[in-house]
Amino acid sequence: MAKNSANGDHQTTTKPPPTPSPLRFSKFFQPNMRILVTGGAGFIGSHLVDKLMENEKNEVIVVDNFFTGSKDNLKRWIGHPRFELKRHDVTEPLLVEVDQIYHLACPASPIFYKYNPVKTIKTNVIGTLNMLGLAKRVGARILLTSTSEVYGDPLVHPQTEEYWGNVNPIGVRSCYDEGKRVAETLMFDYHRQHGIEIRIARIFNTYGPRMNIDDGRVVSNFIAQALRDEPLTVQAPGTQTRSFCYVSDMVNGLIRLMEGENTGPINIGNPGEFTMIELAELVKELINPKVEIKSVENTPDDPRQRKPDITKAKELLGWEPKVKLRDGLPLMEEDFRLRLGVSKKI
Ligand SMILES: NC(=O)c1ccc[n+]([C@@H]2O[C@H](COP(=O)([O-])OP(=O)(O)OC[C@H]3O[C@@H](n4cnc5c(N)ncnc54)[C@H](O)[C@@H]3O)[C@@H](O)[C@H]2O)c1
Ligand SMILES: O=c1ccn([C@@H]2O[C@H](COP(=O)(O)OP(=O)(O)O[C@H]3OC[C@@H](O)[C@H](O)[C@H]3O)[C@@H](O)[C@H]2O)c(=O)[nH]1
Repeated sequence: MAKNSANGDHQTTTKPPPTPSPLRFSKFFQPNMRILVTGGAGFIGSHLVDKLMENEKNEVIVVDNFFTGSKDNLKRWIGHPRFELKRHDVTEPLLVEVDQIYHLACPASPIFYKYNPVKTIKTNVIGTLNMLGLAKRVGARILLTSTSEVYGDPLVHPQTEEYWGNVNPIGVRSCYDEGKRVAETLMFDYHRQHGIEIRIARIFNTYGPRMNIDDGRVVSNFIAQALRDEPLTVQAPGTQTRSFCYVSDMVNGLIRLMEGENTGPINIGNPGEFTMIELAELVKELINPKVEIKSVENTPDDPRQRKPDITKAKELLGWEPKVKLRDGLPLMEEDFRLRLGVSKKI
């Protein structure tokens, strides 16, 4: 029985998990682990697929509607005997036989999740309901990639998993912030009511190669601007903080959570906290010392501070991030240079 994080024992379940298909108990035919990754054509998802495919006992199925993801992120696996890519929108039911579900399908960039807020909340609510229904039918363990946005504009800093958050229920970010909170609620309700094996990761800002170049997130924006000799656009006040986790650390954390015995929620992120001005200055120093930095307007409900308390990840998962921002940014710069066709000035 999965142990829950220390949010009180009201989260435990007395129900045994649903039994998986009899095939799993066959003595002779040891099938591979069949893993579904929803949103696997995206930034984090495609790196997760890379890592899962390293294990020859894994078969990976990716479903994605390509709203923000791209087949290009998975081109190395298309045609591989242990890999399958299916165009599917998780707001529609999905019939596949799997043993684990990594449920990542949801646009992550604020520009994209605010583009069609109704679709975003449908993806988070109906999409998660569909994936939980699938997990119940086939007896799969399911991991939800939730977010630090469930803490909203936090009044507790750094954020621990016990903090209930400070979220606007009717703002322009609510489709995502509240959508993810409902997704977490559904995960725990299925766990308590049906015994589903759940895992919840609260992901903090993650960066690295394969981020969409113009997806509007701060790290991708600053690097693309520095490479294009455009001013770095620091959104006011510029003193707001974020903590940035490199994608390989994130993927290792997600797999440890899935393979471990703890339901979560568990913060997965890098506690290294920076203001947006400090981030701009670091990008300027590392990538283009001549680039300007300018202040621009921000959007409503932008959280003023964010930093994960990762005590649980360390103690329960034996995980902590390894890649510092100063070391991760050049790896992302290299990827952006290749994709933008901008060579390094010698
Ligand atoms: N990157 C971050 O900093 C961050 C932080 C917190 C949480 N997360 C979460 O991690 C997950 C992955 O984020 P990412 O940064 O890789 O974003 P991303 O936008 O690159 O990936 C999301 C993927 O989901 C797909 N998708 C979106 N809606 C879908 C739908 N209805 N049906 C099927 N596929 C759909 C997209 O096409 C894309 O491939 C998301 O759930 C996001 O909320 C990311
Ligand atoms: O060009 C920019 C873009 C953004 N910013 C600022 O940088 C900060 C981070 O903004 P981003 O859009 O990168 O990301 P956010 O922190 O808002 O959301 C991010 O973390 C939470 C996740 O769930 C989201 O999926 C992820 O995108 C904000 O304060 C924003 O105002 C800039 O200063 N300049």
